[in-house]
Amino acid sequence: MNSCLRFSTILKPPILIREPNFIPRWNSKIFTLKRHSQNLSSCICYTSALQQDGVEVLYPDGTVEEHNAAFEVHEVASTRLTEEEAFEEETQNQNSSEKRRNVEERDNDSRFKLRNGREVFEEKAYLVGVARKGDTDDSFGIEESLSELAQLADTAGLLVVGSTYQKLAMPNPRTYIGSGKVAEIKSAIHAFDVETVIFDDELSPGQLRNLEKNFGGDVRVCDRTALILDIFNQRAATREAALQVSLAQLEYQLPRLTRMWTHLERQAGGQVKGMGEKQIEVDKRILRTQIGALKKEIESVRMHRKQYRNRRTSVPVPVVSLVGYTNAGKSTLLNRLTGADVLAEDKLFATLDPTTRRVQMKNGKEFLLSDTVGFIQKLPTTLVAAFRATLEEISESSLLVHVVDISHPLAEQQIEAVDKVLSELDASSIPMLMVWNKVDKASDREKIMMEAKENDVVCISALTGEGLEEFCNAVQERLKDMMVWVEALIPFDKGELLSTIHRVGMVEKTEYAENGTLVRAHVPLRFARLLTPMRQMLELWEGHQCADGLFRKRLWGGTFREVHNGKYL
Ligand SMILES: Nc1nc2c(ncn2[C@@H]2O[C@H](COP(=O)(O)OP(=O)(O)OP(=O)(O)O)[C@@H](O)[C@H]2O)c(=O)[nH]1
Ligand SMILES: [Mg+2]
Repeated sequence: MNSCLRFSTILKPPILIREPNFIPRWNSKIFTLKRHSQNLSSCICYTSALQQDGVEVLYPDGTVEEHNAAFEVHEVASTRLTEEEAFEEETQNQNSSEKRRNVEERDNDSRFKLRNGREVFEEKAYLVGVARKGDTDDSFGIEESLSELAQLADTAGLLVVGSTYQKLAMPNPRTYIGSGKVAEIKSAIHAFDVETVIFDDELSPGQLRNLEKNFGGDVRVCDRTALILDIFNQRAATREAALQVSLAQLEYQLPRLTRMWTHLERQAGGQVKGMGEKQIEVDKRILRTQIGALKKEIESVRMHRKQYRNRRTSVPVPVVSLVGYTNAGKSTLLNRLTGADVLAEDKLFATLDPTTRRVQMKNGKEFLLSDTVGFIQKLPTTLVAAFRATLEEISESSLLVHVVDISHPLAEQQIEAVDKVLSELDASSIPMLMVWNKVDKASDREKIMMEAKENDVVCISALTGEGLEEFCNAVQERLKDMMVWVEALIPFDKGELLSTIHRVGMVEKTEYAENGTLVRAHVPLRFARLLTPMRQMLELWEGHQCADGLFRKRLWGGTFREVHNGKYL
C-alpha cells in the first residue's frame, strides 16, 4: 500500500501559491495560515512552496501577502489513505494540476503578441518618473512624459500594468527615487506581478544596480534609453540600421557592464572582488573591440551613402527632407505624395531607414522627398551619434519640412524637441518649411488655420489629402528662394539640359538664337555650377567688341547696351 497523506478538509475558495513553474503535487498538505494568532483564512499550500522564503499567498479578493515569519503555519491533519482513496486523490490532483497548467499556459499564450512581424512575450511593466521641482511649464509634464513612455513600452511589446512618479528637487544619487517610493514600487511589483520596471530618465549604472537589488528577484530595471534602443533593435530592418543600433547598444552597455559581475562577488561573499573586476576589464576590452569594428563598418556604409548621394546630385533635383517628432505623419505624407509604400502606423519609430522618392507636381516640376527616423524628447545621445550615417541625409538636403502633429496636446513641446535634435545634427541652418499635419483631427481647427496663416505655416492632412497642393507650392516657393538666377545659352545638341532646367528650375523666358536656346531661369545652386560653360558661352555670344573698342552686350529682345570693364555704361 502506498503511504499517502490524507487531508482533513478541502477548503474553499482556493488560494493560489505563486511560485515560478510550480506544479501542484498529490502529496500536498493543508495548512491554516495564522498571523498574530488570528486566523486569516485557511488555504491550500504546498510543502515545497512553504519551505521557501518569500512565498506569496494570493487571496481570492486579489490581495497578496508574502509568506514570512509573521505567519504561523499549522498543518491541519495528515492521515493515511487507502489505495483506492489515494488513486482517487491522485487523479483529482492530476486533473486540477492539469487545469492549473492549462490556465497558466493560456495566460502565457495570450501574452505572446505579434509586434513588427515578430512574436514577443508581453512582459508586465511598471513605469516610474521623476518630476523635477522647478521644471518649466513649457517642458513635457511628468504625466505626459509617462504617457509617452507607456506608448514606447507598448511599441516595444510590453504590457503596462501601472505607473507612478515622485516630485524631487534632486534625484537620489543611489536609487534615483526616494526610499519610500522604492518600497511603494516594491509592493506594486508584488501586487501586479511586474517583470520590468522602466524609469523615464536615464539611470546611472549604480542606480540601476541598487534598484535591482532593492526590488529583488527577477525584476528587470531599465530606463527610457534602453527601451528606445530595444525598439530600434526590434525595428531595424536593414543592415545599416542594424549596425547603427548595435553600436548604440554597445556604447550604452559599456559603462553598465559591472552589473553582470556582481553575482561573482555575492557568491564569494564579497571576498574576491578582484576576480569580478578582472573579468569586467576583459569584457570591456571585448566590447571596445566590437565597438571599433562596428564603427569601421558604419563608416564604409556612410561612404557608400555619400557616393550614392553624389550620384544623385548629378541629377540636380533638389532634396527635401521630412523631419519631425515620431508619429507626426511623415511617412503618411511621403506615401500620399509619391505612392511609396513606407510603413506608416500609430506606433513610435515606425521608420528607421531613409526612403527617398520623386514628387511630380501638376506643373511638371519635381523634387525628391526623403523620409527618415523621427525624433523624441530625451532622445539618447548614443543613438543620435550612432545614426549619423542615416541622419546625414537630413543635414545634406536643400530644404527641411518640419511635420508637426498639430492635433497633439504637446505639439509645441514636440517642436522644441525636434529643434533641439536638429541643432545637435548641425542642421539648424538649413531652410525650413513648417507644416501642421492632422488638421482633420484638430479640435480648434479655425484657430489653427488663422495662426498658420500668420506664421507662414502650411496646414495639411496627410491622411485625407487636404492642403497637399498648397504644400507642394510652398515647397516650390521655398526652393525658388534658394535658387540662383542664371542666363545661359544652351546649344541645340544639349537638349536634355534644357528639359532639366524646366524640371528643376523656374524658367522665366526662353528664346531661340542661331546657335542654341537662350534661357533665363532660377535654378538650384548645384545645377547653376553645371551650367557655367553655357553661361560663359552666352557672355561670349552676347558681348562683342565694336570698332570703337567698347564691348556691347546684347540684351533680351535684341537691343545692345555698352559695357566697359564688365559694367554697363
Ligand atoms: N487623423 C490623421 N492621422 C494621420 C495623419 N497623418 C498620419 N496620421 C496617422 O498617424 C500615425 C503615424 O503616422 P506615420 O506616417 O507612421 O508617422 P511618422 O511621422 O512616419 O512616424 P515615425 O516613423 O514613427 O517617425 C498613423 O496611424 C497615421 O495613419 C493625418 O493627417 N490625420
Ligand atoms: Mg515614419
